[in-house]
Amino acid sequence: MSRLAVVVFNLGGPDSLKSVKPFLFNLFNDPAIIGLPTIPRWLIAKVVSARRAPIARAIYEKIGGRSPLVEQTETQMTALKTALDRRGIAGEVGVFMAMRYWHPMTRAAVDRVKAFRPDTVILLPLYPQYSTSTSGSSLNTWVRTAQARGLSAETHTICCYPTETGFVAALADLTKAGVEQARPHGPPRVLFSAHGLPKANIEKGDPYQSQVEMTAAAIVETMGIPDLDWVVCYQSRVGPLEWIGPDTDSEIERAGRDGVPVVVVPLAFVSEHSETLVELDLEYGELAEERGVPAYVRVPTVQAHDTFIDGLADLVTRAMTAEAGDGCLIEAGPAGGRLCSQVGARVCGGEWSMCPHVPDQNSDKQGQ
Ligand SMILES: C=CC1=C(C)c2cc3[nH]c(cc4nc(cc5[nH]c(cc1n2)c(C)c5CCC(=O)O)C(CCC(=O)O)=C4C)c(C)c3C=C
Ligand SMILES: [Fe+2]
Ligand SMILES: [Fe+2]
Repeated sequence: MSRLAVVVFNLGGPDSLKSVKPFLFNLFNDPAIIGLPTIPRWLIAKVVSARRAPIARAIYEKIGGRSPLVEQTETQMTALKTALDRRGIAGEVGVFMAMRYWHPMTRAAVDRVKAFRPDTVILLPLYPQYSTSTSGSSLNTWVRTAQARGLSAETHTICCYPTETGFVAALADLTKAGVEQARPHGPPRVLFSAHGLPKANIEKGDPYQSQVEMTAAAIVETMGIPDLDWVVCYQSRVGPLEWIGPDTDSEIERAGRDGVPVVVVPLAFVSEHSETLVELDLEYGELAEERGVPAYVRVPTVQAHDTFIDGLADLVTRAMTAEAGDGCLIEAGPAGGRLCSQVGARVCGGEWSMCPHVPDQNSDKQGQ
């Protein structure tokens, strides 16, 4: 009987206030976050994590002293397992989680998957849009750790799914409800808010920003609301580098000046955590009130929304039948999806190469 292991990846988050500093150290010590040689990176990570820890602890204190990301991911895993079982995949299916910066981390996940004795492994980042700093880092770490610990099953990788039909339908559904809630306060402006990235990463060819824009355009198209006012913006700037924009906070200020209600849609996160529960709900909620925004509606993340989970199950079944030699990197779209190798990403000699820039077909559709 064949055995399929699906591994889902996310960032991870501190499970107590004590683990905030080591979590931040792991994050800043990642070469995908700070691209310096080992020793200077280690030193900078020590300094920056110590400096950031009190700020981050204050953030996590507001949500019970820990990140809810692991529990949220467990709920998604259970739903995905049910969806895959419903599809009648022959053999045993196991769903595993690998977090990048806090437990359960990659090494423990590799050992669990190895003990499961899979014939096939599907790697599924819970980041719809590919960035070297998120999916790239997780997948590289997986490939290296699996090699080091002797996990050698056939592996297929899903790089990203910025316009996957089920994912887009879930967000369109949630956003429509948000727009209806805001409408009595005036014609709403939808702020599609994604986690930001330093500009330098995009200049090196990271496709994240163009994939975020593709997601936003696909949601708007699916909603089909004529003359909808919308914009893509970026939250969570940290450090001294220049980050991509516009910033979510400046968009909230603009909405205040224009006197329009806002509907804030997190489209690069699929679960709730500090970035949504604190930054969006508390910090930006307060800013909106201060700036006289007539209504502030925050749309929930997709979590275990039926169509999202179904979309993930579709990706997994497609990845199972894709050719292993391709690296099987899937970029799924409403048109049926294509192998990501067509947009250039592949696994080269066990090392994950950067996805080159995806042609930005949708930027001219961005509304204001
Ligand atoms: C699409 C998702 C994400 C991208 C891209 C990303 C890039 C990125 N992040 C930092 C620095 C921090 N991120 C922090 C928290 C955090 N980041 C993401 C996702 C993306 N990051 C999530 C889901 C979370 C929340 C984790 C949780 O609460 O469980 C933090 C810690 C919190 C804080 O101090 O504000 C930092 C720091 C950089 C530098 C970066 C790109 C280079
Ligand atoms: Fe982050
Ligand atoms: Fe943040």
